[in-house]
Amino acid sequence: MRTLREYEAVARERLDPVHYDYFAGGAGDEVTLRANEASLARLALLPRILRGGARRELGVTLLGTGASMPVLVAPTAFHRLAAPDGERATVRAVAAADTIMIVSMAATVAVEDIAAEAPDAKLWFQLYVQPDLAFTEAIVRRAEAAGCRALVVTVDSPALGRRERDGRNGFHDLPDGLYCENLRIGDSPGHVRQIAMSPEISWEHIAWLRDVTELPIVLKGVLRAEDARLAAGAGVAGLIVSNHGGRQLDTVPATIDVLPEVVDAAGGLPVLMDGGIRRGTDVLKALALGASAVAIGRPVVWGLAAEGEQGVKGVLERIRDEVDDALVQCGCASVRDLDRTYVRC
Ligand SMILES: Cc1cc2nc3c(=O)[nH]c(=O)nc-3n(C[C@H](O)[C@H](O)[C@H](O)COP(=O)(O)O)c2cc1C
Ligand SMILES: O=C(O)C(=O)c1ccccc1
Repeated sequence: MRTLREYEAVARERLDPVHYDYFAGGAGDEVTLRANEASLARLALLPRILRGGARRELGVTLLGTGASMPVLVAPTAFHRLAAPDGERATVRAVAAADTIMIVSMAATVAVEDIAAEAPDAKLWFQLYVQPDLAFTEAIVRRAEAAGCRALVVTVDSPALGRRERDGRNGFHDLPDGLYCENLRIGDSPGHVRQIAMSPEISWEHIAWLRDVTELPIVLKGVLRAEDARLAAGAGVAGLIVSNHGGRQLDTVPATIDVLPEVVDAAGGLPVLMDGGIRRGTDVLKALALGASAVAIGRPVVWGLAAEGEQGVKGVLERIRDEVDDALVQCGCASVRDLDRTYVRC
C-alpha cells in the first residue's frame, strides 16, 4: 500500500461490510463527509522557489506534548472491530511513530491497558461529558492515572448523528465479547454502560471540568468563531475544528473552510483540525491556514484493519513522508514556515 487511500481499499476487503459501513459512513446524505475531502482538494498550494535548506523540521509541541510530526491520531471508537488487539496495536504504532494518540472514551481496550502496552506513548483522552458527573469524574481520574496529558472534550454530539448506513445494517451495538472498557464499572462485563450523548451539556460543565482536573482541556468540534471566543474565555487550552468526520450534523461546512475564521477568533489558543486529511498536501493546507496540527481518523482504522500494528505504522509513515515531500516542494524548511500565502482559495 502506497497511499492512505490504498489502505482503505484493502481494509474494505477485510472488514465485515457492516463494520466497514460503521467506520466509513457519515450522517444523513453524507454531504459533509464528502465535502471535507473535496474542499481540501479544491485549495491550491503556492510554493516558494530558490529558498535553500537541506533538511526539514516536522516536529511540533502541543500543550507541552512533543510530536515528531503535525499529524495526530484522532479518537475513533471500537478498534477491536478492525483488528483483534484493537487499540493495543494502534498505540504500539503511534508510540513508534512518536506522535500523539487521542484515546477514544469508546475504546474497546481500557485506557490503563493502552498506556501499559506502550509506556512511552503520548496519550490524550477524549471525553463525552456524561450527565452523571460522579461517573464522569471517575473516568477523568482513570485517564489521569493512566498518564493521559490532556482531556479532549467532544462538544459536537448533543445526540448521536443519524448514521443511516448503521440503521439499514441494524448495527447498534458491539458484538458479544467487545465492550467500551472505559465505561466499565467494577469487574463484571455486564456492567458496561452506554455512552450518553446528552443535549444538556453546557459551558457550565466545562467550568466544572476545569475545577475537577488540572489537565489541559481541548474542545473538539468547534465550527464557529463565536464559540471559539467563548472557549478562549472559558479557560480551555486548545480547540479542534472538527465536524466529527461528517458523522454528526450533515451539511455543516468542510472543516478546512471554517478553519481560518476559528483561528482568528481563538485569541492565540492552539487550533487543531480534522476531517478529510488523506495527503501530505492536505496537512500543509491546514497548517498554512493556521492549524497547529491535524488529526486523522479513518485512515488509522484502515491501516489497523488492513495490517494491524504494521498497517497503522504504514499509514503514519506514509503521511509523514508526504508532509516532508510537500514541505520541500513548497520551499519550506519547517512546518512553522507555512502561512496563508501558501494557499490560494
Ligand atoms: C469510526 C469512527 C469513530 C469515531 N469515534 C469517535 C469518538 O469516539 N469520539 C470522538 O470524539 N470522535 C470520534 N470520531 C470522529 C474522529 O475523532 C474525527 O473527528 C474524524 O474521524 C476525522 O475525520 P476523518 O475520519 O476524515 O479523518 C470517530 C470517527 C470515526 C470515523
Ligand atoms: O462513531 C462515532 O463517531 C462516535 O463518536 C461514537 C462513539 C461512541 C459510541 C458510538 C459512536
